[in-house]
Amino acid sequence: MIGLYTAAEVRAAEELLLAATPEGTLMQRAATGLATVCLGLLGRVHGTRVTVLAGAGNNGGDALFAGAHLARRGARVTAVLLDPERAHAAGLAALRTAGGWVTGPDGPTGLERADLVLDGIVGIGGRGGLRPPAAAVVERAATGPGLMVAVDVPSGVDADTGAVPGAAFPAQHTVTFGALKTGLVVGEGRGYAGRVHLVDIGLALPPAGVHQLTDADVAARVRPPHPGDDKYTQGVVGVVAGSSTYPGAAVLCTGAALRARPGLVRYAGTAAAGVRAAWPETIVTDGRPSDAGRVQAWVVGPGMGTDDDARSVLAEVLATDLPVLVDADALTMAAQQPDLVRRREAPTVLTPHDREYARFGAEVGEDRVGAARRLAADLGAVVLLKGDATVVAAPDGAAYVNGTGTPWLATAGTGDVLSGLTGALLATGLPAVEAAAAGAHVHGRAGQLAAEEGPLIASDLVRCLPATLARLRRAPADRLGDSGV
Ligand SMILES: NC(=O)C1=CN([C@@H]2O[C@H](COP(=O)(O)OP(=O)(O)OC[C@H]3O[C@@H](n4cnc5c(N)ncnc54)[C@H](OP(=O)(O)O)[C@@H]3O)[C@@H](O)[C@H]2O)[C@@H](O)CC1
Ligand SMILES: Nc1ncnc2c1ncn2[C@@H]1O[C@H](COP(=O)(O)OP(=O)(O)O)[C@@H](O)[C@H]1O
Ligand SMILES: [K+]
Repeated sequence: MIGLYTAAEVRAAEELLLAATPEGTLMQRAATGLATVCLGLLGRVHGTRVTVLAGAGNNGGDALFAGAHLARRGARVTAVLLDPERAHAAGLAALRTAGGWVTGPDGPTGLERADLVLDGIVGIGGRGGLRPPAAAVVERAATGPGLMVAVDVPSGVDADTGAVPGAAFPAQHTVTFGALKTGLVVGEGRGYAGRVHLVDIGLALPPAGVHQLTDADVAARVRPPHPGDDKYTQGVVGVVAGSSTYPGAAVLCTGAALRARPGLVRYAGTAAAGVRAAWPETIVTDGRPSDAGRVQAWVVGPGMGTDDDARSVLAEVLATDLPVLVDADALTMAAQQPDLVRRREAPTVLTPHDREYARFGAEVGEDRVGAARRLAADLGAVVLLKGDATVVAAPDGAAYVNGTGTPWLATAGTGDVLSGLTGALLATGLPAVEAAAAGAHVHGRAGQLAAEEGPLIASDLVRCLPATLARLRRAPADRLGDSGV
């Protein structure tokens, strides 16, 4: 698992190390790592043009020292100081000694001809939206030809939450120091960070409160059957979804459960005929969940409607002592009766997108991990908050940010696939928060695989699930998520 950290956690770890190392050591490690990544990105260095945007803090210091490294290798480096009086003195001296030029935002910045732009305006010390002079220079950099490389955090992105309250540096690469900051992989920040490179500066970090799963983590949780398994021991999933008028959600959800875990899937609901026709492997009833037979976990909600019958079916499922995944229409109904969820003792997983989340009484806002944690704590349930980087949070605050996926997943029915898939993982006995995080990861990978063949539809995801799981099991242990990390 990859740990994701806040600025305060990084600073605390830095303080310990700063006290134990000669002055400037950490910044030298950071700047050397940064320059090494830049050298790799540039390929040929001699004669290339580099513009360093330097703010007045240590982030600017990192960028100036890295600029000095590049200048010593023959790059033509111009440092643009946003606050010349307060620029990092040692970094500036190093840059000058290495032959770099120095100017202000209104001087000859070289941005219009740069091969590479280093953003050292502000790092984990940033507060609020970028101030106007910084925003203006970022805008000019973005319209120029240079490769955009952010130092530690793209300026204007909140390192903790990924919030972008104003202008921000749209990086193609972010070179971050000591630990991955959560804001680089979640919310709007994810879109500004580009590919993330982690430079080890020797920090001893505490256990992280937020994680990202790797392929290997997920493969370890989604095990193939053992020789002693039978169809019941792999986990039996119950699906309550769809309706006679709208069987599609039921077919997708049931198909995903089947393809994720070929043990046994039971279906209960008024789309029984459609499900039977699409998936003859399913044991189907058009009666109530209690007529379906024993299951180890329920998925309830996609396309089931919100009428009185649906309400009573939801209440019946939530009254069981089994893990339940609540999605779509069932979320709408649960938001009106949250105590149905609160009073459960068995695990519950809620899978809202932003509009469904808002039905529980508050908007998601810019801090997606915080939002998922708040609802999870309020309801005593695992919350899987869907988005381009899906967030999963448990009532105790444990959280995951998903690193896989593709915008091609923004198409009708993919959520139904996610709920069937995740319900199947829940039925295998995985802790609910891990089932949810693993479900989001597999769903994203299936989307990526399906998208290789062009625009995907939700049925393609179902079709791709077996190959996705097979690929995950083959993945090398250190293959990371696709947030570029
Ligand atoms: N500690 C270490 O050993 C190591 C730290 N390292 C590096 O230090 C970085 C943290 O450095 P830091 O603490 O100096 O803060 P930093 O990110 O430079 O920001 C402060 C400056 O930004 C300004 N500013 C703030 N908000 C702004 C806004 N919205 N818009 C515009 N400007 C804004 C603020 O202005 P002020 O409020 O002072 O007027 C001040 O000038 C960290 O990210 C990493 O790169 C590495 O070298 C590893 C070792
Ligand atoms: N821009 C995006 N990038 C990546 N994944 C996305 C994006 N938009 C949506 N998704 C994913 O697609 C799925 C959509 O689910 P949902 O909104 O419930 O759709 P539906 O109700 O049509 O099934 C979620 O898993 C979500 O994380
Ligand atoms: K920066």
